[in-house]
Amino acid sequence: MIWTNDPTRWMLVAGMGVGYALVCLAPYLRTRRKRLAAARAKAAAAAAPGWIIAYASQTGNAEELAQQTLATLKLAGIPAQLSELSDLSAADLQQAERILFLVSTYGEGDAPDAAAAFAGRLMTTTLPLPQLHYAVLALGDSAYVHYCGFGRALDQWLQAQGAQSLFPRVEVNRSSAEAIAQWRQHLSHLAGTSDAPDWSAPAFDAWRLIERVQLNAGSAGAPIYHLALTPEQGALPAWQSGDLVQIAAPADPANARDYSIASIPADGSVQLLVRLHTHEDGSHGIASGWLTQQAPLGAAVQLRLRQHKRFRLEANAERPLILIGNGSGIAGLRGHLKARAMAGQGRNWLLFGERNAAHDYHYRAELDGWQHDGMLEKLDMVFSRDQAERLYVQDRLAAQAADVRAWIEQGAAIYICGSLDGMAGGVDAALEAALGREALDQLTATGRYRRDVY
Ligand SMILES: Cc1cc2nc3c(=O)[nH]c(=O)nc-3n(C[C@H](O)[C@H](O)[C@H](O)COP(=O)(O)O)c2cc1C
Repeated sequence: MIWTNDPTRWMLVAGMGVGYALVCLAPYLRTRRKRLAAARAKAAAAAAPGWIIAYASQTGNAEELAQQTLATLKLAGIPAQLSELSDLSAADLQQAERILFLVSTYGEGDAPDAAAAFAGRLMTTTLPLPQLHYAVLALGDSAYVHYCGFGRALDQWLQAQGAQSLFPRVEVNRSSAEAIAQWRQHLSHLAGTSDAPDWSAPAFDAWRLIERVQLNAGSAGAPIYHLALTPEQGALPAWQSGDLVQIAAPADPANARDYSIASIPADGSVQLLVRLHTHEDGSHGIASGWLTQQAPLGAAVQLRLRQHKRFRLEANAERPLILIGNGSGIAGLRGHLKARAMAGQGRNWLLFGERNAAHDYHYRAELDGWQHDGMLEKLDMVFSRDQAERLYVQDRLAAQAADVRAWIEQGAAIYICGSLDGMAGGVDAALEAALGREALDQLTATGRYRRDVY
């Protein structure tokens, strides 16, 4: 070993040591700096008021997209919370800085039932919202006159309150994948991520068409068919009476159509009523034409079940039921009657309208059977063209106002399924005349007045 007392050499060795330590330390310091910056950003994000993702959904589409929106924001480290639109108060809106609204449209451009209170309570008032930044995803179907009516009304109202939109409203026509991708892109941009996870497209399964019968041969109305379908693979999935299916026709897979389910799982198949739609030029509707005319028995049908919570029996399962509808609306009501017969609940009153008894008395044998077995306490079939004067369900309802009041006093719930045009409005007016608007609003608020009208 060579030993030295030369201070210059000592300085050199010490300098090399410090240099070496610095070289080792630099990456550590860099990592530490980054870690501290990340912790500071996280703390800032946690301290910042979180984003609210508010949804209003009837059959779950907007809710599903709201959940995917939440997952995307969380992945980007943005604090966010999900809320049903109706759970937001005026104070929530005034305190929030960022809200993403995902809302669908029902009825005649109306809010989904669960958000009716929000629309009535808040959107009719003036509420300054200068601090609020928002965006709207409006779900709808362009086949309706009031396309995305509620989403548009909400957007206009927010603007009128001084809220600032983060980006223009995105409208989703029948679950259009393109529009959903656009919303995702806006979100990624806002969240500063380019790696937002792919949102799963709605999953359809292959089902098989096993039965098709025209129910109204010779009718003055358009042909209506009873269809039965079973899954191509695996067991029949569960659903409840009141639920819907979506079907994607091969010629138009991006625009799935909704149909009310007319059966219960105990029937062993999903049963639907499909009315053949014919355009003015004589061509058939893409989905109804395919399902009723072109698809051969045994054809594969892309189908998915949709929960329709607002039209299920739920807490009304123990109550007497007044079921009112017309035309293909018998589908949703038949589902409920089957569930009631299965549960041995006979306090059911069906009021149903069609054109002629000779051709349009859908499921007559079944209805007769239920009456006979005590599962259908009261049956009012109203055939509009069987007498000189045109008569509709709302007329029969008006004539039985005393019975309506008595049933409601006994705790009955009301379910409406069928046409929006003519029927739903007329029935609502007859119910209002019998019960009063306040009582009817109260029934709506407590889930005892439920509608599936189209
Ligand atoms: C009975 C019924 C009525 C509807 N009314 C409208 C309407 O007036 N305007 C519209 O744009 N879409 C309308 N739609 C389409 C829905 O808004 C669309 O299916 C949406 O994707 C549903 O989203 P949700 O599952 O979140 O409720 C209606 C759908 C049904 C089943």
